[in-house]
Amino acid sequence: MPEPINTWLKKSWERSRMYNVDPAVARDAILGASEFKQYREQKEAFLREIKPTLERLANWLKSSGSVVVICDTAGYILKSMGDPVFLNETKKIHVVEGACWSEQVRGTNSAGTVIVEQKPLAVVGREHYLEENHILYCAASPIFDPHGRLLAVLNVSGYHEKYHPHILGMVDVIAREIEDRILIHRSDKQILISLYPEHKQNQQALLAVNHDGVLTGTNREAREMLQLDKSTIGNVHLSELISDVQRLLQRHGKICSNDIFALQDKTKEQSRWMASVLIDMRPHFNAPLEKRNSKQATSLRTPCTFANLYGNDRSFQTAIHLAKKAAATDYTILITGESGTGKDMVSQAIHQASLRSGKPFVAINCGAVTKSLLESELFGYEAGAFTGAKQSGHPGKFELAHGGTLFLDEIAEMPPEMQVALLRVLQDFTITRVGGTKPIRVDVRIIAATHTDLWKKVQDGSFRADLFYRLQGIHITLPPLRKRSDRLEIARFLLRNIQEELQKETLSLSPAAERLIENYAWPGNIRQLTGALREAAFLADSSMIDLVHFPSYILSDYTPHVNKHVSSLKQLENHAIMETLQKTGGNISQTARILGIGRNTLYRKLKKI
Ligand SMILES: Nc1ncnc2c1ncn2[C@@H]1O[C@H](COP(=O)(O)OP(=O)(O)OP(=O)(O)O)[C@@H](O)[C@H]1O
Repeated sequence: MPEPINTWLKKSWERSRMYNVDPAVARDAILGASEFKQYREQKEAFLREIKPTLERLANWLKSSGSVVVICDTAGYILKSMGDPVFLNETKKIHVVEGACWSEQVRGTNSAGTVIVEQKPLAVVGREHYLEENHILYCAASPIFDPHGRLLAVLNVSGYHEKYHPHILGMVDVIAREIEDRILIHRSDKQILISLYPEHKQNQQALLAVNHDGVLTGTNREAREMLQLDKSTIGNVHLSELISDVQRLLQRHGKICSNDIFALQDKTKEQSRWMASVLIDMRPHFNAPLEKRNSKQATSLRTPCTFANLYGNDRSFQTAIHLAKKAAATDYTILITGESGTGKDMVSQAIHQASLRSGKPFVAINCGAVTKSLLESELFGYEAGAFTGAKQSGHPGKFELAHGGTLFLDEIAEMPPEMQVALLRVLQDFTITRVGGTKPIRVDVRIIAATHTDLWKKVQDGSFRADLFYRLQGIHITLPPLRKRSDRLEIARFLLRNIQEELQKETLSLSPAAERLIENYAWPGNIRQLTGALREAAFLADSSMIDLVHFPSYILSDYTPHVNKHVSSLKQLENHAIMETLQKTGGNISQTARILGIGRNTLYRKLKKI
């Protein structure tokens, strides 16, 4: 066997020996069909996010003797697509979904070794530790989430004689594109900033920042360029990295701004960045802030009232009727509803309509902070309570909300110890700061919200029953968008706001776009609809928004209703068009090519669907 030359390769071979992998006999590690089905279900959301890119890539590889493979961080193949002949021939060496390709199981191979090395690399022919893998080349790149944590490995494989170093470059570029896409999709309510060094425009950092100005996600370039590590994300204000960010964070009034700002790097005196706002998804009622400070956050919020909430659907109106009645009381309120159904907005509207409206509205996401941080965030801390605590101590959200309302979002995520502490506060409305002894009385109305079935959590023992009963003084349930009868009206209402944001003429929806809005499942509810309409409005050249302007991940998930019994020729044609559009991940040129029609004809036909 040849001695590996690269350092990482050498180390990987050493590890393979250490794991007692036998080069001549492969270990058998494949999940059974039902086990794999269950296993993959947990990764479904991620696979949906990357589906359009994977399908597009697989289409290119289809007749090239190569395949694209996605492995998770344990090395299991979650998805393999591409040349069917290659896939069939390599079944015997476990290039199949559910097989484990970790180094512990199969020795040196690109997916397993990327999991350890966390960098793009290719393993070609005899560089593989297992002899049966010598027929292969594998080029793989890590896919990191916006926090810089490994999410999965993207791998392209084929027969080793077909390998060319370009393939690794291509895999790396696609993995980074997937990461950017994930960053954009997961940055709801954030402002997305693009940043590049003054004299080097071929590198583009992307930063997601929340309305407080705190960094919530980055792409790989940003982490490399700004030398950020995982712990900084979620804990650093943009102004700690770059000077004069206020200009950048001020509201631009439209989703994309062409303004480019020259900003100074705070850590390196000589470096200057060129920055621009790529997308501003901050809710329209939140003002950007210079510093992360809940006091300011409270005072600068432009309040959301019941007038901002659109709803003509019976069950939504029932919920709002209850919310208005609840506003007049001081009862604790529990709001449930899927993500994006308006829980945050309703809680603000309740506060505004209550006698507490002149006082602070303070929100905290119980699932977004660690257990130890949640305690000091809620109850505050005294000077010197822990390493890194401020000299002067710090008031918690309860104190900051004194006289007003405290919104506990994602309450189901609250750790058990904190549930006990919260229950205690709800009994006597007295808190003690971390590291302190003095009890402080607080006058706060609590509104809690969750997207999960809290009662189920009580039944499975992960949420305290006594706290559950305390919280649901009044229980408001918001319906999911797919069950609302006013979907089209909401879309038109949202479009009017988007029109203003984009400074466009009156925007309208084509009949096909209207049918999409009516029939698509909208798992992300009003938030997802808003995002999709923004993207569509942005892409539409005229004032008419059509099906093709919607994001491809929605089109590839959408099946327009076809009557299976009385299919007219037209219905069959529509079905074929939508099915092909799904298969190509919403790619118009490819769809037209497959159907054998021109792009313009396809556009024309899509308008009539
Ligand atoms: N009734 C409504 N009328 C107009 N816009 C709405 C309505 N409900 C929600 N929205 C829009 O949907 C977005 C999501 O709403 P909100 O943040 O209140 O949802 P949520 O249920 O709190 O979501 P999550 O559980 O993910 O935090 C808002 O930014 C707002 O633009």
